[in-house]
Amino acid sequence: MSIDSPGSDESGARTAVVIPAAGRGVRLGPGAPKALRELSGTPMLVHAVRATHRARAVSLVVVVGPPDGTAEVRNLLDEHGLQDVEVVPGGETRQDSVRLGLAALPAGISTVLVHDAARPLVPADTVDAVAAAVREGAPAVVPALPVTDTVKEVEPRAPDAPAQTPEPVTGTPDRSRLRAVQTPQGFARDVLAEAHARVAREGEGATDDAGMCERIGVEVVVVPGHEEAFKVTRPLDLVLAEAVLARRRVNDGF
Ligand SMILES: Nc1ccn([C@@H]2O[C@H](COP(=O)(O)OP(=O)(O)OP(=O)(O)O)[C@@H](O)[C@H]2O)c(=O)n1
Ligand SMILES: C[C@](O)(CO)[C@H](O)COP(=O)(O)O
Repeated sequence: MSIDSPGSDESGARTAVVIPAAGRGVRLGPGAPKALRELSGTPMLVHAVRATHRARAVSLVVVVGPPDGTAEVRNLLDEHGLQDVEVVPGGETRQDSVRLGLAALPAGISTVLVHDAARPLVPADTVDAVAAAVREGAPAVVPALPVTDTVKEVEPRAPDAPAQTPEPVTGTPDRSRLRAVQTPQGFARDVLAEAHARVAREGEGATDDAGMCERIGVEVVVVPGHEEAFKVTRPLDLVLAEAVLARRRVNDGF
């Protein structure tokens, strides 16, 4: 999103990023909403917006803030020189928040990337690679990495059972066929809008936007993700994020 890169292809089609940032961050522990917590003195959301601004493909950014905190998010973005970013209120679930962000997009946007505020350190090249894959014709594109742990399927313990209650294993999926998916996930705008509309009307939700496209029969493809696009979910992830930022400062010569 720079002067020499208007974020549109030869046909003038433009790419927008919707950044869901309305989550509480319960797994991170008590404190401000997750997107507003700081990494190296800067709110996570600001890192995430800057990461998408650095991408050449992006021409518009819409942040979906906590329903009771959009004024705070607006002020925060203004303070960090991000006046060009639009802010809309989010919903109860991530899926609701993305749907509300999509509804705020203007005409003329043909490609939509959905990027978690909770993945603040995604490299711009990953954002551009996802956008390029959509512009080249894939209706739904997901960055992902191979899983490094062996994964078991289990019969989950009851929600009210003690945490140490053993869970019977029911299977071990072939790890070579598994991928851990990240964001930004990229879509042809009409495809994502239809998936959100239909899944809201007809079905159970999904934990990611590509999952909603799968539910309506859209072909989804995976492209390489990036280690630094990890999601800040639990307290240890904050330690990793600070370490990545420190390494970047060293590499950038600060
Ligand atoms: N109602 C919600 C819930 C989540 N999100 C966003 O979706 C992304 C992925 O969610 P996650 O990292 O799981 O965040 P939280 O929901 O905040 O985490 P937790 O489940 O620990 O509360 C985050 O950028 C989060 O802000 C959102 O916009 N609206
Ligand atoms: C969209 C996502 O980040 C892809 O990995 C993930 O599904 C979000 O899930 P969460 O339960 O909201 O963390």
